[in-house]
Amino acid sequence: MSRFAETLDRLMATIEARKSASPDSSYTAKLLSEGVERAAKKLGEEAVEVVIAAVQQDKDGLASESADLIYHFLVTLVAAGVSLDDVARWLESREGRSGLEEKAWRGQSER
Ligand SMILES: N=c1c2ncn([C@@H]3O[C@H](COP(=O)(O)OP(=O)(O)OP(=O)(O)O)[C@@H](O)[C@H]3O)c2ncn1[C@@H]1O[C@H](COP(=O)(O)O)[C@@H](O)[C@H]1O
Repeated sequence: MSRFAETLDRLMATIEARKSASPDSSYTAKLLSEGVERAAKKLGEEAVEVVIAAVQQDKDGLASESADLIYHFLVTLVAAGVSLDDVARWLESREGRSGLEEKAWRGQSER
């Protein structure tokens, strides 16, 4: 497994474990206790910060904001009850299909 995948798995396990932790002892537990809307709002804010870093061609900023984005993405998944396996199934279903085929497939299924 890649370093990135291992880190992601470890972080997801930590976030899952915070579901039963006290909001007074953990930022993650506090976020989770506030529900999916709050987690999703934070995710949106972090996404904007990633966009700004990318547009400014700030490589260090982009890497650091990406880490924040991924953390808040995982918190949002946990708050919503969606697993990384659920996401992986969608990614796997697209493997071997080109981006243009995927776009056409989405166009058809949305009609
Ligand atoms: N990877 C992260 C991580 N990335 C970012 N953040 C937090 O996300 C917040 C970023 O949001 P902002 O910049 O808006 O900061 P803020 O103004 O303090 O946030 P708000 O008050 O608006 O919620 C900061 O408080 C960061 O500390 C993270 N908090 C936790 N983790 C991981 O989660 C683990 C569990 O952390 P606990 O929250 O302590 O349980 C940690 O060991 C880390 O591995």
